[in-house]
Amino acid sequence: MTGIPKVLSIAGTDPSGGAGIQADLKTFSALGAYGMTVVTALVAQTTTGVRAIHEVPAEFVTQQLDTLLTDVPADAVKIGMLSDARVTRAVASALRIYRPPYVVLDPVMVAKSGDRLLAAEAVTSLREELLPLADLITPNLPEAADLLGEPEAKTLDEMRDQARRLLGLGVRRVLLKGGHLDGEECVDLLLTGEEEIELTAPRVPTRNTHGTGCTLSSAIAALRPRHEGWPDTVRAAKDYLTGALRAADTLAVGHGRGPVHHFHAIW
Ligand SMILES: Nc1ncnc2c1ncn2[C@@H]1O[C@H](COP(=O)(O)OP(=O)(O)O)[C@@H](O)[C@H]1O
Ligand SMILES: Cc1ncc(COP(=O)(O)OP(=O)(O)O)c(N)n1
Repeated sequence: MTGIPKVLSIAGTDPSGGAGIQADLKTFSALGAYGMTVVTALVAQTTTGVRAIHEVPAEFVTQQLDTLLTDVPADAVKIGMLSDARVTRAVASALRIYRPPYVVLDPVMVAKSGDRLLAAEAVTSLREELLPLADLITPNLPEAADLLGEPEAKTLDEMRDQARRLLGLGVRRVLLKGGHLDGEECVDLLLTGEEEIELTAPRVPTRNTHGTGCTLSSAIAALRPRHEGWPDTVRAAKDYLTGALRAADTLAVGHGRGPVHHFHAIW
């Protein structure tokens, strides 16, 4: 495509600015995309965890999507927190109508603080209705385990097996994130159906990892319209995230796990 990509985040909020829609917008801007948002849930959360969730009614999610997409078509869409099954179905229905060129689905279920962001009974709708509409899904290890109904992978070999089984659910491409494993490197696996690619980055020694998953999936959505293919896009997005993690300790936000920093080169 030519011009500046218009990229939509469909997700929940984070008042502390580290995760959710706020992280997505920062990522879009840092990567030169024009950011747009549809809010699925208002979340009272910060670096120490989630206090409360105020769900947006599914009908109003549909209204936001219709209002936006009939005026401004999205060049790419990132989907994050969906909260419940009705919102999941509303988003699936809009994707069928508006057919954006690239759909990146981060199947957000539980925050690092341990708080649920998707109702347990909504996992089936996510799996059956939304997964087949995504061009790429980006689960972390607990999310992959939940989607498959299996225990969490503990090794790279187990990750590879689970990534293959996720493709078997009818997903086009899987990026299985390995940040939850131990080790000096953070290894993610990209399976496209044709290729299996290991993406490796040095583990950044920081406890400020709030919003890593949101940042990676929104970087992929921001970069995909201007990159050649998925492997190149995902590599560039992971490089961006690693840079943002390296800069995280220059911030001092909150008393818990602080956010990554979407720094700009010029101040
Ligand atoms: N300390 C770290 N240093 C470098 N990369 C990391 C670090 N922690 C996580 N990552 C990377 O961040 C991305 C998201 O991480 P992960 O923790 O697996 O998912 P989530 O944030 O959704 O729980 C992955 O690409 C992972 O490899
Ligand atoms: C509104 C909202 N969406 C997603 C998350 C999860 O974010 P993630 O990038 O996986 O990082 P943690 O918050 O788990 O550190 C969230 N917290 N809030």
